[in-house]
Amino acid sequence: MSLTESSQQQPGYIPRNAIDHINPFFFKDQHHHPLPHSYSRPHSLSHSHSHHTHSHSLKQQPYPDTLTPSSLQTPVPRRLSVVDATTPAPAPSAISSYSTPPATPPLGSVDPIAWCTARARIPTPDGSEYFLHIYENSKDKKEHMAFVFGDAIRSRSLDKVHRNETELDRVKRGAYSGRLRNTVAAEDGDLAMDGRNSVDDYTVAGSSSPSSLSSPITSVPLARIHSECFTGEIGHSARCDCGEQLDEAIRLMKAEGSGVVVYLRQEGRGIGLAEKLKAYNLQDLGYDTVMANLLLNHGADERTYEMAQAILEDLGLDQVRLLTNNPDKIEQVEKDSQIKVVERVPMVPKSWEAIEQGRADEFEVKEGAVENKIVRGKELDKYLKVKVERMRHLIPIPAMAS
Ligand SMILES: Nc1nc2c(ncn2[C@@H]2O[C@H](COP(=O)(O)OP(=O)(O)OP(=O)(O)O)[C@@H](O)[C@H]2O)c(=O)[nH]1
Repeated sequence: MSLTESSQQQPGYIPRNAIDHINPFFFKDQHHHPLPHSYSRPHSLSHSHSHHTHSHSLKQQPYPDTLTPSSLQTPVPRRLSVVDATTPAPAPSAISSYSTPPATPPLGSVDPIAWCTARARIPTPDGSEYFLHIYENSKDKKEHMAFVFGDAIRSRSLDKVHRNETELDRVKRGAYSGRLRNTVAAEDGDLAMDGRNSVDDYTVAGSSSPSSLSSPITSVPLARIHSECFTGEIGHSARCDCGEQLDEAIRLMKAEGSGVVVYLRQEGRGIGLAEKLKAYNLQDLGYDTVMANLLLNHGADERTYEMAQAILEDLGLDQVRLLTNNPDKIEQVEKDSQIKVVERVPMVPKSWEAIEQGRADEFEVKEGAVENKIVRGKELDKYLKVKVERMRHLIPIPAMAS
């Protein structure tokens, strides 16, 4: 049985990008919905799975009053960023190798590639360290990232030697293995920037065989594909456990001495921070996370994972142990790719884990408080329950939280 099969038939499950199933303003088939008989739905209002017709048709057609529950606001038109059927699909990229940084990124490529532009060591307070990798890509202008733990996992595109670059150029990009030594002359403050004083301490990618810089990957590494959440990671929000999850993934990878967090800039399940804040206002009115997205004319989850595929491929990982509760993420990462999720490693919310283990009373984080990114509270419980009940997330709901 696949890792995701067990959750397919869950009652109340909402498919990703679902709009038809819940949103009272979109009807796939009028015979199955309570449309008033007097209202003959114009073709332009009918919903198609392709999402192609919304942006224009909705602007032109006012909603009949009978379709608008008095408690809801008039929905805004679907964002124009949604692909329009009249726009020709971009031609496939001519670039065949992801390890060749193109001079001008072919934005909009259907099969995106990603290449690492810089990497640097990030020491952490407990004395461990990881290498942060910054990626550019052929699909968007966002800086997606990878936190890489251990020396065995290397970026092929980073290690590739660029034409006319010097050893120092490669050191600046982070295309070395080992550790850089401080070569600044202490007495006069001059930078010894030619690298000659420090060749004993690192090896620069200088051959056409960058894999020679890394030790072989001996076991299937942990991977976390994490979507940006400003509020949960930076803003101390107790509405979600995103910060806690990021910390836990990093903790586990430090403990194993190996792993990758692919950090995707798809805030708010892909709808962006401003739209997520609007969704929070709707949640404060009582709508759940899925319904709030739908009422803003977004999909329940607008994230995509081709960028994660491209980054994992660049890092030479075709097998991972994925830290997730989300079966959709597993399906999307494996889809049309060589990448295989050989194991799903659950991410049990700390507060729910404490309840399950009978430690809830010892769990000293105050209601709604965040401490070391451990979150607890009614708002979090509600958010997590919706993920389980409507988005197929594979975590048991503890009795106390139900
Ligand atoms: N639209 C919306 N996005 C949210 C909300 N809460 C968190 N997010 C975003 O959801 C993303 C994290 O997704 P989650 O559903 O928590 O987790 P997941 O990545 O699908 O699944 P796991 O791998 O199990 O963590 C981040 O981009 C957050 O910004 C919310 O209430 N509304």
